[in-house]
Amino acid sequence: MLSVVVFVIAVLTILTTQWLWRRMHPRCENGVLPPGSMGLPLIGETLQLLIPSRSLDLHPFIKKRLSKFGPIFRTSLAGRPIVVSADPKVNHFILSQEGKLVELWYLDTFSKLFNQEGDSRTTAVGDIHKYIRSRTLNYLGVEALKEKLLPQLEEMACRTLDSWSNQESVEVKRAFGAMVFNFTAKVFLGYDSDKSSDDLSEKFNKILEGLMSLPLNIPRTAFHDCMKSKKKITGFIKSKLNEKRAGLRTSKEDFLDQAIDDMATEKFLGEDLIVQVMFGLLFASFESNSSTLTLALLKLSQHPSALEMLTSEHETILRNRKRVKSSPTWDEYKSMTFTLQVIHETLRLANVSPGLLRKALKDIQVNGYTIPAGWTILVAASAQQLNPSVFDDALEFNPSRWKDIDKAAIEQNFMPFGAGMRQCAGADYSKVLLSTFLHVLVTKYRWSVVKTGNIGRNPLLSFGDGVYIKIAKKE
Ligand code: HEM
Repeated sequence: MLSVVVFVIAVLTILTTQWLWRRMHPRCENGVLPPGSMGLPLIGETLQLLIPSRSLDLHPFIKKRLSKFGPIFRTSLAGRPIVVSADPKVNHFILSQEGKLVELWYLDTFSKLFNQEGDSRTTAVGDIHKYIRSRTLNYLGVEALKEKLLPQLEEMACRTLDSWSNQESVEVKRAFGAMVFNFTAKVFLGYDSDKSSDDLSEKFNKILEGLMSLPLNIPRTAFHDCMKSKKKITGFIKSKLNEKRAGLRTSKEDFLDQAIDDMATEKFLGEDLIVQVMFGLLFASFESNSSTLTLALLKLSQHPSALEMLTSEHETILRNRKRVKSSPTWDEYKSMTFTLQVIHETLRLANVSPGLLRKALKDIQVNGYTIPAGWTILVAASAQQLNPSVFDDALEFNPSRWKDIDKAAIEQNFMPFGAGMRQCAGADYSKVLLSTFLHVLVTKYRWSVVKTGNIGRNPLLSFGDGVYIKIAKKE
């Protein structure tokens, strides 16, 4: 009997060792894998990625491996084999292969949050993707901005800044989050934050806190709180949808109204999908814009000469305006050259996320290596935007660098809104929102940063305990 037990234990040990060895040293049937290490069994190198950094620089996880292995390396995160690329040509190629060699992909936490399973997943290329993209552009694209959103954004900036000026200090990341959420939710759902008792933007903050956690839906975990907050928001969107479908529409001009009408012609468009899409879009607008605006304010307060140039650009616009009290026009927006440089410089440094994720649908050959089908690819755009051989003194905030920067290098290396058919549908909206906010801020207010937490990456951009400003009306 004893010999049988010993035999079974020996066989199990050999099989487990072989399994672990194969996971840690994967072989590629069809070529050579990029260099790198797969770390520990099961967890791979996840823990190293989760160690927060305390600087705007590239997260050390990526930085160290790039210097050790070169611009393409392999690793394993959250139990998945991943190839990370900071090579501009490879990255543009990967992003141009959407629906052919690659498909948009999310980490497990994101997948669960955004219901990315089954035929109605929005990561697949097809009718659902086309629909979301074109409708988002209808509501937030250039025509909508020109025709109606621009003055509304100015009004939102005026109201927000006026209320901030009555407070001792304001934590800007949360406050920007609320401002952007309330505005976007109005355009999408007809949401009126003044009439709502639920602070929905605060629920998004809870969701963010749970995003980088293990996707275990157990009470008291960050992920559980995240899913609870998602339920509240989707519950709200669903009740709005039901109200509108029951004929209680006050107007017929938001995205949700349109989606209800589209249900008659677009066969894939059911209630659950509409709710999921609205939730995803609100999320997309919430985090990126509030982080970018927060970083812009922080950097401008640390660089008085840039702030002076920005203020001068906007005061000139006011001086040239026929009716001083009128809203900014599209031509005025287009003339905000230095403002756009400030926004580009902030987006370049912000790198809200380390990169864009894709899944290889087939084996992909790049630079003499093979990325096997099924592996995840991290297009590390952040590494390109902080590359010192493209951007001198890459960590320095220097908006003027954009004046005479090499256009070709920018096309290859600057992609804060992504590239290819997944390029951000909210890019113009975000640029107009940021410009309009800065316009009102620098022409009507003074501000100073009164407290700031440790800026860093976890690996998403984070502001520690927050950035607090004190703001007052100009004389
Ligand atoms: C500073 C602000 C923003 C930044 C930096 C940003 C960045 C990005 C990036 C990098 C992508 C590409 C993702 C990928 O390829 O995996 C993307 C896609 C997208 N973004 Fe944004 N975004 C911003 C604001 C917004 C806003 C305000 C909206 C509006 C709802 C929005 C809606 C979208 C949508 C719908 C997509 C997917 C497009 C598609 O799949 O065709 N984004 N964004």
